[in-house]
Amino acid sequence: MGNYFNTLSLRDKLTQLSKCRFMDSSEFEDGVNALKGKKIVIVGCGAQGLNQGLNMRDSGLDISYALRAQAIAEKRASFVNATNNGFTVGTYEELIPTADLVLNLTPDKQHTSVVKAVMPLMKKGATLSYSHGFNIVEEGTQIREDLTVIMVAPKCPGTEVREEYKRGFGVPTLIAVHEENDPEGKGWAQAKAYAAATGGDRAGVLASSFIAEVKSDLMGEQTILCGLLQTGSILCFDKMIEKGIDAGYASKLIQYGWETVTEGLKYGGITNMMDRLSNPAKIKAFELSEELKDIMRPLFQKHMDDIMEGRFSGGMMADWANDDKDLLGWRAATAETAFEKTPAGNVEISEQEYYDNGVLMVAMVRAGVELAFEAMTDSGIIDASAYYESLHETPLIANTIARRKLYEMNSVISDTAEYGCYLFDHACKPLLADFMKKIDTDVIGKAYAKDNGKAVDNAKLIAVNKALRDHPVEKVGSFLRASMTAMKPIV
Ligand SMILES: NC(=O)C1=CN([C@@H]2O[C@H](COP(=O)(O)OP(=O)(O)OC[C@H]3O[C@@H](n4cnc5c(N)ncnc54)[C@H](OP(=O)(O)O)[C@@H]3O)[C@@H](O)[C@H]2O)C=CC1
Ligand SMILES: CC(=O)[C@](C)(O)C(=O)O
Ligand SMILES: [Mg+2]
Ligand SMILES: [Mg+2]
Repeated sequence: MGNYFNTLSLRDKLTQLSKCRFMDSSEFEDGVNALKGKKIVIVGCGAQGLNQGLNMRDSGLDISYALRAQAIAEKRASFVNATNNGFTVGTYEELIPTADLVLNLTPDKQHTSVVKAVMPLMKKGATLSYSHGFNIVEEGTQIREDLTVIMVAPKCPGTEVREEYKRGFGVPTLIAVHEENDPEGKGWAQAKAYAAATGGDRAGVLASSFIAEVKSDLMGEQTILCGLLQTGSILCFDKMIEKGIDAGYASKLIQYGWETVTEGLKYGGITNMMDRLSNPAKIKAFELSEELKDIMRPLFQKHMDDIMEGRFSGGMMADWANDDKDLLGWRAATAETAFEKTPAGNVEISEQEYYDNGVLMVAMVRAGVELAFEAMTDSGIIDASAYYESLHETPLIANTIARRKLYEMNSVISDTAEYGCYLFDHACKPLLADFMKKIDTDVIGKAYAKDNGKAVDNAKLIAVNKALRDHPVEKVGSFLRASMTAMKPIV
């Protein structure tokens, strides 16, 4: 086995990267019927496993969990998750042989060993499903030819897959059928039913490919979604402390600020988020984000290139072989940051104040979303996929930071995402050192001066508004958000 993507011709690489068809809601009129009455066994009851299972059971499907023997014997978290929620739990030998659909929702680093253990137990003609393409694309795992292989990948942390479903909404989802494993031609019908069962069809589903999903997912999670929110949290907090802002206030502004300002993003794109600022502050945020884009563009492009060419996967798999030494060390170091160790203060901050006193955070979000979108689309990923993987998912990740800071984000996202987040953070913080030297509390921690004695330059404001509205992420975003009729407010 080896990196499957790297074995393809450039023509085939581009073909696979560009697989991205926005599916009409009418394609989901059959709902979950293709899986009704089928035995669905989930391997792994963690962030995705538990939350997808809860949604699928609520959608009327037969769900049970096959856990490794020691998870049951030791009553590990996965066993507790499954049994506390009333699911049937068994070993691979007990549950896999009768399964019609097996969902592999274990950590990517375990996929090869899990598939090796589970595949021989799967009955002829069953289906194996993933929620990320890593094992097939980056490791080149070969699946028994009588088995169907599909992917249903929520563009969202596991916890929010459940929260959005409970609100009557869902999360954007990429589905795919592995072209080498669809012997009965049932893959797409099953993938659609699975996506409907998780609520994905209420937010938007793209008919994609394993390759398009994995290359975009790795990019989004390392950069704008987790990496930049981590870097921004730490740099903005440290700057406010350096400048004498109350620590409790600074902590709260960051912890809940991302969620608040990106809620505006979720509803109306970057345009709406920026429109929530005063005109002088909007111009300032635009100028800061233009500078941030120039500084960070090479780093975003490097991450995209490393992902496309397999260098990222190679580096991460080397850490897997080294018992996650880097991942565990970086996780411990993050826990020691001042932001993580300072509780949010018992102070009132209004929804508008998060915008007014967080101009730099708004600038970072705009810069990160646009850079990630640009790097993905410049590398062959289609705009709708890049939108889900950058703009739409940012507020969903921000929701996790609002709960329990970076600890929660890095706990809920996959280990793959967490590894990439730290990789980005370690490179981005020094890159922004000179930029941060010029930063003062007028753009982070205090309200930006509404009118510093000068009138707003109308020509500049018009140019700023045009630049924001003309960005391609806004154009594809307005189309995709038009179908999100069930979207509910979170803040
Ligand atoms: N986290 C997320 O939000 C997202 C994840 N994904 C993808 O979903 C998949 C699952 O990720 P995620 O939910 O984060 O995983 P988690 O780390 O949250 O959960 C892992 C689960 O797998 C079990 N497990 C761990 N090691 C093994 C093993 N060797 N054999 C069998 N079971 C094992 C764990 O059980 P135990 O209690 O025994 O440790 C636990 O139940 C990945 O492919 C990921 O890329 C996709 C989108 C988002
Ligand atoms: C939550 C999600 O979509 C990530 C960041 O890609 C992941 O956790 O792998
Ligand atoms: Mg993802
Ligand atoms: Mg991921």
